Amino acid sequence: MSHSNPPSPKRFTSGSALTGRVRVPGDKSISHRSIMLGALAAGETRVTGLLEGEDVLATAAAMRAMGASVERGDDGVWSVHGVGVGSLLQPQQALDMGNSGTSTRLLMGVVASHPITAMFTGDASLSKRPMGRVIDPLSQMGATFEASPGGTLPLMLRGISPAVPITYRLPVASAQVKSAVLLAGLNTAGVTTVIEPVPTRDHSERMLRGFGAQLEVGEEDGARVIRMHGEADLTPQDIVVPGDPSSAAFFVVAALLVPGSDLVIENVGLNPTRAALFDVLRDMGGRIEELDRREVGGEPVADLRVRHSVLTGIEVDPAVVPAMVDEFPVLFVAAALAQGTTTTSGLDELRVKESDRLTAMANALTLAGAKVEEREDGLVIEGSAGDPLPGTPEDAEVTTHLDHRIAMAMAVAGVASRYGIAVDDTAPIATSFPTFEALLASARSA
Ligand SMILES: O=C(O)C1=C[C@@H](OP(=O)(O)O)[C@@H](O)[C@H](O)C1
Ligand SMILES: C=C(OP(=O)(O)O)C(=O)O
Repeated sequence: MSHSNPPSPKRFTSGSALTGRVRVPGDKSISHRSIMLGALAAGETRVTGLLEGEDVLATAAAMRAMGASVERGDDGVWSVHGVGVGSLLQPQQALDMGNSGTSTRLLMGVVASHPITAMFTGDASLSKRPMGRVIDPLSQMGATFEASPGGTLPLMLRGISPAVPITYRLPVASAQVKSAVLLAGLNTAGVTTVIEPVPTRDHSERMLRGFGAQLEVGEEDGARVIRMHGEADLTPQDIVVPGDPSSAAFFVVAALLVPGSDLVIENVGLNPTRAALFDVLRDMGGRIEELDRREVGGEPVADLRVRHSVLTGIEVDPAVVPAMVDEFPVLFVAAALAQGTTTTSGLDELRVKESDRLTAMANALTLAGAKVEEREDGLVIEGSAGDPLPGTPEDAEVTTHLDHRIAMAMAVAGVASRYGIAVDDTAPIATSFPTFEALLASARSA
């Protein structure tokens, strides 16, 4: 896990354009859910294209600790032998969630309605992140918690069976909270309802249905309403995981920014609840073409052809935030090289990710020579009109705060800079995109 890895500093410098073709690894959100739902289905689920990043491996280890078998075959296909809803075993040791908020919050939902007790631990970044947002609804369902002060990890969760079905209106737009409640609803007799005023990524709904759960999605008074009927029996599935748009984002922005680039990124998931970054970049003038639109594993997918473009700053509509919540760090990099001003708002949630991504990106980009104003809920960036940012001074490096997306965003800024950008630690990149540096090198030498 990244929290035990020694820091791995690296300087990212300018050089060749990005050309040829790259294929990004599997979607992190879908990979987590494949393993969790596979472990809750009685029988064998097979997963092709699973993201083998540290976050997903933390989910796999946790499901093994609760009785499932989760193994990688020689052909790279993962096999999950599930125990069935209601039959998870008591883990004998703490569940080490590493750096992964998704593993932690979704698994708290899974454990909450099983008659087992689990201790959740994580690295220094995860241990600062708010868990009250899942503790609240899961407590209403009957689970009990002993959390660290402020509702953080390490945390002990005592699940309960039978749990109480609830109707829960999400106070914050979070797919993790929505999913935690729905997963708790799997082993809860009756109807568990989540009301979502602002739609968030819908992978849990799609996949729960795919595994045979009875789940209804409707709209009432402008809100999405999801009803989960428990107790559910899940049927094992063959899953193909599409490429992760959140990983593709770094290559899209790098190709837009580096002169001479013409890159195809294959197999990019384009679920509308995830893909807003590409629309925003097109609105800024980015040349991003979809090739061969198709379906992979029930999700829309295309290859993206991206060419170097002159970008213009815009005001980003806060309504798109949930559909690109993880993509703002790299959007800020694009904005720093655009012509004119880019204004973002409604980004309070960015302050409680792996790091405070508003402050981390404001500091990192400023150190690299960009003009950035930090506001309470967003950044305002005055672009350089296509001039490369100077880069970090000789004796300074940007601080990534155990945040993979800050590291990758600033790597992209580095390849589009004049003198290079030094990043203090690239080790966290392995949480979501272990092949990032190798793929970047391959695109620059194609
Ligand atoms: O459900 C998921 O898989 C995720 C939901 C988002 O978090 P929030 O639910 O906290 O917004 C996102 O930032 C995270 O990377 C993955
Ligand atoms: C926020 C992220 O992940 P998580 O919440 O799972 O740590 C992310 O991958 O950017």
